Amino acid sequence: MEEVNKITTLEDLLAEISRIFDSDKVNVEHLHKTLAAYKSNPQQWKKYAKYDKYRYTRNLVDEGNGRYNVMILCWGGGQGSPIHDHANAHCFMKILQGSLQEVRFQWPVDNQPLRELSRTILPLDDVCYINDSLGLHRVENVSYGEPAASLHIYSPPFEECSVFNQQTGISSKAKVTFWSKYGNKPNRAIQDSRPPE
Ligand SMILES: O=C(O)CCSS
Ligand SMILES: [Fe+2]
Repeated sequence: MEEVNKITTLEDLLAEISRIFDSDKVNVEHLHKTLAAYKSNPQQWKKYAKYDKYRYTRNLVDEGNGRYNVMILCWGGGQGSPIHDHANAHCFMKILQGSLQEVRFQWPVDNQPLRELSRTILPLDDVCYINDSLGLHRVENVSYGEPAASLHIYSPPFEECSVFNQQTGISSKAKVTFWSKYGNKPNRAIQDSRPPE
């Protein structure tokens, strides 16, 4: 097992992620430990953190080398994602601020209501990993007053995933977009194509 390098800043983390993705085999355990080794410092990532009063935002931080991308998601109180899959990609999520609830579901069976597999509150600096073989999930900021933020790595990057109706299991395709890129103010084009409900 490869030693985890010391990670002091977001820049260190992004550089280490880039090094890990030099090879096309994703070392899930090593990347998980590397994300856990970074202690969130809002001063280092607040330039990427854009909140919207209506829905969570996805803010691109690093486009990666084609094998992955890194983004910071900002969740106002009560905001959450739809139940979704991860388009056959690896998904790593690290809590940068506040806490997030992750509810995991089984894949649909015969248009029955989705069966809940787990419900976890992920605290500050916690890291969670999912891929489609582990099921679907919904991520939500269940604290009504406190904003939350999370850093996500997708490998490979994707622009579309499936979202699921919890009662019927019926899915539909959803394009995922960025509210902002590299800390710049969102422009109209990005702002209009908002992340899925
Ligand atoms: O990328 C998204 O919008 C889903 C956030 S939970 S992994
Ligand atoms: Fe997800």
